[in-house]
Amino acid sequence: MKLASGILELIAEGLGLESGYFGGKLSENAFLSVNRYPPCPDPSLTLGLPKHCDPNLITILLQGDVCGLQVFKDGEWIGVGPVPNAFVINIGYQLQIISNNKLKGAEHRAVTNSKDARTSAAFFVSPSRDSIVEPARELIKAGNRSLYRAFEFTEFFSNYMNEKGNSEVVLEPFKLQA
Ligand SMILES: O=C(O)CCC(=O)C(=O)O
Ligand SMILES: [Fe+2]
Repeated sequence: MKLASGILELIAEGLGLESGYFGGKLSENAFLSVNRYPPCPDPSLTLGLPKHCDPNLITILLQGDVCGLQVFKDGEWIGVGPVPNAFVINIGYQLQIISNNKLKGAEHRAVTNSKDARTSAAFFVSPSRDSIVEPARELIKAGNRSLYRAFEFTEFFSNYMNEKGNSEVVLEPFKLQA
C-alpha cells in the first residue's frame, strides 16, 4: 500500500493535482489476486485471461518469471516480458476517468504456454464502493470539457461485471455526449 500511495502521489503531481488527491476513499480498497496458469497442451485453443482493462484505480502486477502478459497496441498484441524484481503498473478505468482521458488504461490479456506453469500476483487498488468518481475539476477548467459524468464506484463495478469487462461497452453509460 505504501508503494501504491507513492505511485499515486507521483501520478497526482504529473497530472497537476494537489498532493494527496488519490488518498482517502479513492484508494481505500485493496485486493490481492493471485493467478495460476497451468501449462496448456495447445495454447492456441485457450487464453489464461481474456482481453480487458482493469476496473479499478491502479494495479501493481508481479509477473513472476514466465512470459504470458500481452498488451494491445496499434492493433497488435505485444508481449510484456517479465523484468526481475520489477512490477507492471496498470492504469485502471477509474484513473482514466479521473484524468479525463489524459491517462488511458492499456487493454491486456494473459496467454498460456505448453511448458511452464505461470503464477502472477495482482494488487488492485480501488475506490470504496460509495466513492464518487468523476473527472478531476482541475483538469476540466482549461477549456477541456468533462468526458464522463459523476457516478458511485459501485455502479461502475456492477456494470463492468454485467458486461464481463467488455472494453467496447463498459465506459459507454458513463460518457457525456459532446
Ligand atoms: O497474469 C497477468 O499477467 C495479468 C493479470 C491481470 O491482468 C489481472 O489479474 O487483471
Ligand atoms: Fe488485468
